Amino acid sequence: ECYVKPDGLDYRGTVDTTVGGILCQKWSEQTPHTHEFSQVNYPNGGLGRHNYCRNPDYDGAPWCFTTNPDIRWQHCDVGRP
Ligand SMILES: O=S(=O)(Nc1cnn(C2CCNCC2)c1)c1cc(Cl)ccc1F
Repeated sequence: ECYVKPDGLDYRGTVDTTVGGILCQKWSEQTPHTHEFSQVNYPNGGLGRHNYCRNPDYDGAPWCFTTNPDIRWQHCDVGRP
């Protein structure tokens, strides 16, 4: 899955695992990590009731909160052009 805008801001693919091989937490859930990245706070972030990697906060690359309670968030490898 490739993306063209810098840092994958427009990435809307379905990679749901981090570079560390951890499954992503759903953006619509607050466990194991509570967070502020809701569809309401980031209406254009592509955040929904899924756990796909996204880059709603102009980070260096798409990322997600992880399902590992000890690792809050991690970047994803979504393939760069
Ligand atoms: O709930 S959070 O979104 N968690 C959080 C912590 N670090 N991150 C990174 C996500 C990837 N981009 C850099 C920030 C997100 C969060 C955001 C802010 Cl501004 C402050 C505290 C906090 F808890």
